[in-house]
Amino acid sequence: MSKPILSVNQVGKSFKDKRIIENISFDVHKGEIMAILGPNGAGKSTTIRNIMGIMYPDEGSVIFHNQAAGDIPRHTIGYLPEERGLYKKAKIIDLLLYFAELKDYPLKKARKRALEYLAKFGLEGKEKASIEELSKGMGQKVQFIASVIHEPELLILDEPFSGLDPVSQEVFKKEIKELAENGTSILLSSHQMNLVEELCDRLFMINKGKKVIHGVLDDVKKQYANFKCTIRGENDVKTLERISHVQRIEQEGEQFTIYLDAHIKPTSWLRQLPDSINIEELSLDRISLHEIFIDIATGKNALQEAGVQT
Ligand SMILES: Nc1ncnc2c1ncn2[C@@H]1O[C@H](COP(=O)(O)OP(=O)(O)OP(=O)(O)O)[C@@H](O)[C@H]1O
Repeated sequence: MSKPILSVNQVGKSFKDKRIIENISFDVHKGEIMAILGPNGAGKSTTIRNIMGIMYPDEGSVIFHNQAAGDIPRHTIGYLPEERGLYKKAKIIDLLLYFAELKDYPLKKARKRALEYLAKFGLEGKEKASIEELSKGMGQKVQFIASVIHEPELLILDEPFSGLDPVSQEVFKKEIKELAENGTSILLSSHQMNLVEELCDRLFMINKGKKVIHGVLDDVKKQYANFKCTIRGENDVKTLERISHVQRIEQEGEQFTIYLDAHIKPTSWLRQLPDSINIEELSLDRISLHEIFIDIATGKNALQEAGVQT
């Protein structure tokens, strides 16, 4: 893999006596989408704020190319913060040009890009409208444009999908994908696991300020548990528990979701199901990132139970 654009090395941060993040390390490479995930209060925004130099780590370092955080050239980074806020009375185009100017980006090019982006995001002809005339989702689109107007090398998006309707989420998803394909490195924090799953190349999952999972999306899914089998029918859970290569079972009435051990082939597993099992319906699915996330966030931590190295 190429040399990383961004390296976060063993970063730690406390507020007063409270440890918020601890020993956080990951890289972001050119043109990749790296997701930073975790439940509310896990420390995602704190990690991002340490990268952005909004606050400084107590331990560890943030290196952009070969430069330390204090010297990071801000005009090569785009940032969509979690707290949205644009000056409500300003005209959209003036705001976007102002952001471009802050980043020393040529204004003529910025105007062209701003109009192209507004059209792409369904805001054609709105350039002279003020922010207060826009809906929340439209305002978010303008803020997204503000974060990319200057063609940043690294784009940091903190919860870009929150508050967006499904159509707008798709528009953002497509744009984020295109940016990465054109070489922009993206660090994405989001709770929308389905979107993260479709978008990210690698992920870093954090819980209570510490790393829980880090790696390539497919590897993470393979490591965690490949498949789950859902069986509907009148069964005694004890009978199901006796089947080999069962990591755990969740029951909801007559529906049993059986999580298979990592590395077990689903065809081999199905073949050894006892005849005594009552099956009205059966489905086999790959475990989703959403389920991995919920397990970790609710402290079930089947990763450790399964003895998986993270
Ligand atoms: N300035 C601050 N002073 C004290 N505590 C803080 C400060 N900023 C964040 N925290 C605490 O740090 C922890 C992590 O917060 P952070 O905003 O990084 O979480 P997050 O993973 O981004 O959560 P969310 O998904 O809810 O946005 C929380 O317990 C929060 O209360």
